[in-house]
Amino acid sequence: MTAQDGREHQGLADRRARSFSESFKCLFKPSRSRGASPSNVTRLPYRSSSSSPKRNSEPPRRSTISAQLDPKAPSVWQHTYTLRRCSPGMPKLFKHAGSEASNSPTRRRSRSNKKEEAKNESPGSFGSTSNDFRGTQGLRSRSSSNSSCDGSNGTTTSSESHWAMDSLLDHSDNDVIPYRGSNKDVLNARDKVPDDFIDSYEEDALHRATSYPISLPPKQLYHEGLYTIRSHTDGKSLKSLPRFAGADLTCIIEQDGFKVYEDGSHEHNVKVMEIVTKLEKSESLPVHRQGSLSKPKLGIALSGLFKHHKDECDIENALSLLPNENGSETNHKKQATDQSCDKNGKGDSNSIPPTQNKKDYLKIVNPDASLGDDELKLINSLSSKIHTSLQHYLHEKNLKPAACAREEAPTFQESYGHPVGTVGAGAYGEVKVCARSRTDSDIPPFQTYHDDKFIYYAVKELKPKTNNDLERFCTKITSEFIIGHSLSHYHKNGQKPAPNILSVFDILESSSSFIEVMEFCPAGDLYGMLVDKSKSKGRLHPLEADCFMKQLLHGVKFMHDHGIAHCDLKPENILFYPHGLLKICDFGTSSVFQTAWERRVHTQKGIIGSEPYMAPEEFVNGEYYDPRLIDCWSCGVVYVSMVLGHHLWKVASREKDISFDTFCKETTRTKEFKVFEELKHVNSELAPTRKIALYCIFQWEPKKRISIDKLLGMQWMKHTNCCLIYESS
Ligand SMILES: Nc1ncnc2c1ncn2[C@@H]1O[C@H](COP(=O)(O)OP(=O)(O)OP(=O)(O)O)[C@@H](O)[C@H]1O
Repeated sequence: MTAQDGREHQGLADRRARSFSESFKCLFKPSRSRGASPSNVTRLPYRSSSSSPKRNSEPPRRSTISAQLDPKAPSVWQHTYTLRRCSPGMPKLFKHAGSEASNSPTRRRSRSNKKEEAKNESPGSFGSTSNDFRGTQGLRSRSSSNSSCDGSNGTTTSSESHWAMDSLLDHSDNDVIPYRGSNKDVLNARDKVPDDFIDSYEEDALHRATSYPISLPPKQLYHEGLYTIRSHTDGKSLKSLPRFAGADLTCIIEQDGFKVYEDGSHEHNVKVMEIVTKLEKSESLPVHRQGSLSKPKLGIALSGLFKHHKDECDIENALSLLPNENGSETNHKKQATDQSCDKNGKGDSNSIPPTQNKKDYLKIVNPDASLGDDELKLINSLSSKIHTSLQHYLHEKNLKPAACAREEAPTFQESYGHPVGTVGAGAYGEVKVCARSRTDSDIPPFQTYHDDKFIYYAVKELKPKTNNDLERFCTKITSEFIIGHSLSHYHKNGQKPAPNILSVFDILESSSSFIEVMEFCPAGDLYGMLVDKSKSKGRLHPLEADCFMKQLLHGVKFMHDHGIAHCDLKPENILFYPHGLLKICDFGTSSVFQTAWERRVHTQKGIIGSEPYMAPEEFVNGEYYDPRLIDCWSCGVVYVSMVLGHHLWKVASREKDISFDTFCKETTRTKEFKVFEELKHVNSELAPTRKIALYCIFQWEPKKRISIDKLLGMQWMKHTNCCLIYESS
């Protein structure tokens, strides 16, 4: 190669590198220039439907904030905040800093070996109050839909700031009177962590079962022959779930279907959605109403963009936007290509980059990254198709893909069946469950929920909200699909997909919307589970919460190992199978912090996620942070919500939330936080190491916070019995 050749080659590589990084910036980190301003922050209340397992009285779910905060722009949030209601009798776990805390016996550390061991795990003490929380003045308070607001400017009254405990699990019964106490009342409110964790079981047996080091039964005991696997859980990833129906083990704890056996193993029994239980009893699928999935509902204003015409092809005739398995393009692609060909036969300029140019691509330095050459091609191809479709819609020239469908491709209906109910609602549409009858050609293992008769799929319908939203919409669905798809189809280097990541199968286009097809989780989400628990005044058993936490951390670790941070971990995005298999979903706001061509981890800035779960550094204007550490913080908030049944604060900003400020002051002054100190665990050996882990997670200075990897290596997680067996643990 001559010097000039070399320079040209280098120049080409540089240009590609720039275009890759721009492409990724655009796709995964919407910049201001692309219209992502704080005013784009949106919130959709949960829309219940008759077929939905959620009841009308269910408290509103947390919306995701996915805008970059512009430090200079006036920060007016359109995000509405529903005031959390506390019943007068609800626990108030804070007490005033400086009162009894410093003399509390709980402060006196025991000198026992176990505690010493736990102490040794501590990475250091908490940061000082001098910790600079700049820039939160940029965040105005939000208007509230059912709260007291001081007029139209959206600022909240002082009573809002008195909500020390932001109860996740509102008691929505009519007779619950919102707590309107003063600051002092709230801060002085003492509440003992209830002792009712420990039920009526034999203490000795429990101690044996939960003391560590615990020896799990040898792996061969998990053989299907010994443990009964229910018909609907014989999916591939569920094979490893231990079931004890056939084993002669005494159950020593039973709480709401969660059972712990004398050898320390346990069994979850998460409530299955009504839609599924009904369907399981029926012999055939309900009579199908054509077009039921695609029909726009009243109240979804699409500004006339997506008019539903009766004669239009509906979603069940939607066509996949993905290339066929053999690499050839889908029918839809052919159709789009036909349309985009000009008279001279020139093709679509945005088509997949030709493979002969592969040598010009940047060198792969991080083969573990989820985003590599293949994904980049898919991103280019998908975003080009989505853009084209949106332009067609904009000018009301519908593609009518079904009308042009070619014979060889299976229809939506053939692949995924038809809708049988609604399971949730997101920012851009509803999530439905589709079911189809099993046929002889369906050979297990399946990557989604199924029973003897049917195979189920979750189908997310995605429609832009307004004409101005198209760019953001395109980014959201492309990143959501690509990230979910690449994580759930991870076969690089012979690795298997992670059991705790929701599989994303397909993205299709109908005449009126885009449709993402995913694995279906029949037991719903953690949010619903916690709401149900709160209604019976219960909460998750700590051993159950620990198992879920371990699965959550393993799922997040998998994402981090492949260059992706979730950035919106919250109970609504954590789904379950009936036997407790946990799946992380919703990659719409996930961040690619490292691609296959990068060795460096990218930091990011701005607010992303859902308020109570966001880490403090996100609220500091202009500050760049490591997205992996915000995931770790969110996992901590999720865990605390599981074991306490409510949030510790509603927003991790000292200026905005007195509860968070109290936490910071208390931990700075006393190096302890009363809630963590008093948190009980059935296993007295695990309690101290869990406490240390919580302190390590809730370090408000990100550089002192523990990583997910290290958290999994702590005694707490190492000795947590999990119903999935991970190779690394
Ligand atoms: N695969 C699935 N199986 C079962 N339920 C699901 C599935 N996917 C989503 N849901 C339900 O639908 C709800 C909304 O889904 P999701 O969070 O993916 O929507 P979204 O548009 O990304 O929401 P947002 O952006 O507001 O967080 C979830 O909280 C969950 O209850």
